[in-house]
Amino acid sequence: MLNFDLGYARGDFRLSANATIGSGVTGICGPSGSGKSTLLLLIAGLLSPSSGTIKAGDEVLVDMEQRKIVPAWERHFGLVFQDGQLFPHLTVRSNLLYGFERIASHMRRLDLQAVAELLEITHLLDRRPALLSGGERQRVALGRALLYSPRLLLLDEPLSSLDERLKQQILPFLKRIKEETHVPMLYVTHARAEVEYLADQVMTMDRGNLQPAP
Ligand SMILES: Nc1ncnc2c1ncn2[C@@H]1O[C@H](COP(=O)(O)OP(=O)(O)OP(=O)(O)O)[C@@H](O)[C@H]1O
Repeated sequence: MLNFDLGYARGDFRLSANATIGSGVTGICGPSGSGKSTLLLLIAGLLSPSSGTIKAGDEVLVDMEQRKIVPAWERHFGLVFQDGQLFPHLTVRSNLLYGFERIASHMRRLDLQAVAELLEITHLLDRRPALLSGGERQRVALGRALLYSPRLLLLDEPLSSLDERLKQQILPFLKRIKEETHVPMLYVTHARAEVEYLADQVMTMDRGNLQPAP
């Protein structure tokens, strides 16, 4: 379980977000510029808040009063952005194994074969990203994040670079990840329909304020 109560300021933009993320999928939707990506970067540890706390269960990841900030690589969260950001010089297999090989074996909860089958990318393992379609690339990015066995998967508009047909193809894979791996997910998007399809809990971001969805 993740619990955060954060304040952040940058120029005229102010963010204030307080929530508890349980198991399953938590969706956050809101218009462009409302602060969704900023919140995800704060949780991931790629931005530092001005004030507040983040706790994962009993573990304190951020406590600004104590000047405590656990760095991103020690938080053990998986991240998938809009355009998968695969390593272009590595094959799909090596991309998938990137995080897997960087965690201790006792922390690994999924293996390459299971994830490749789940996402139907087994036939692509020896290809390089340049020879993949957009939808295949996003499935590999999801697989790479899952093989890191994250305690939380942070997804920032993972479908927004895909056309409508591909979105409809990938959404069931996200549902499959939710149902078969039980990795909790925080899913940020401007597309309400995506969170309604996937999420157990929905919140909205409006001009930097996070609120329960109406
Ligand atoms: N690097 C930056 N420097 C200064 N301001 C920024 C920077 N990145 C974002 N902002 C501003 O911070 C605010 C929140 O942006 P953020 O990207 O978090 O919104 P968002 O809801 O994710 O939008 P989008 O859906 O368009 O990605 C916006 O006002 C934006 O203009």
